[in-house]
Amino acid sequence: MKVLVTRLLPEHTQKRLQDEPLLDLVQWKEDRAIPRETLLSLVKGVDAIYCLLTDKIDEQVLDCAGPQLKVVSTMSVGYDHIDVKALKARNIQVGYTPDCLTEATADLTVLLALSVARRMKEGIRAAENGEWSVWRPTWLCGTQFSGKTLGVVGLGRIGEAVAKRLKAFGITRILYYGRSRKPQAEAELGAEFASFDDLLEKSDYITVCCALTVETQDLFDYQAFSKMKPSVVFVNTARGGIVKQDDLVRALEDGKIRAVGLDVTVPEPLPVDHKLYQFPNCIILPHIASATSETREQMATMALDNIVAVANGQPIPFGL
Ligand SMILES: O=CC(=O)O
Repeated sequence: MKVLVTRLLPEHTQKRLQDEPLLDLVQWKEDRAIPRETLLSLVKGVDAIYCLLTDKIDEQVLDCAGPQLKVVSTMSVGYDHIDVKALKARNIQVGYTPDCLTEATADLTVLLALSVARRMKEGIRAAENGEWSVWRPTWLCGTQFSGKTLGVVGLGRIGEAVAKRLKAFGITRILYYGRSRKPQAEAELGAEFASFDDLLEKSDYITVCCALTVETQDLFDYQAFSKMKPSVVFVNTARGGIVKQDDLVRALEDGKIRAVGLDVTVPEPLPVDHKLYQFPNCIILPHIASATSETREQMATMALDNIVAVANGQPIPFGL
């Protein structure tokens, strides 16, 4: 089976990929995104595409590939870069990597929440820049979790893992908003389903853990930020497109929110001269929520398992 792999994979999976007897491999072997023109040219005649979240898989790619294409497997849990409807219409299977990155992503979400709540960026800068004069009772005071309310937008696997962790830090009330009620999470975590506005108004911490869809695109606009408590800590480790970024800048300028932690932006990478970097109460990370060696290797393996299953004429283990 002819397969296009759009990137060099983590070590063990790369070796396994090269050793797979059933695969006739075409690979962009660099540690940067495959240029669009190269993708459109290399995809011709392949049966399978192994892609990353940096590769847009749309009608044009499918047309270039040809009618023999059977499966697109992405090394990510998010699949907003794939036109799933177009693939399904052509009977092309879609594989992704759920579950394995839940813990790493939840860890980083908590790390961001803690970091911005405790003014980590300002603290590090102050220490490094010689602004640390003497211990002062009110200097660099942040806020803590004890007795506070957490609002989770998208209480899926990752949202739940975030809520569990923050409960251990002292969060006493968990609100959530999403497409559907989660009775199991309600029972296990004591989470309460809320309207979007209620969640915005009542939460001390808000974490965005939902997928980017037509419903969630630009969900957080200036109006949404204006409804939040001015003391709120806002963290997004899902997708940049869920937040209207210019509105977030305005909300920060107008003091509508206390602090922000982002692992995702639009575009990625966010240009170094972007206004968001200038706020002392805004920490930006370069989309690394799942970046532990263990998790990335596991993601790479699962995405390959999907391709190998199709090569063996079996159903894909991690499909949509
Ligand atoms: O953002 C990361 C992923 O979707 O896996």
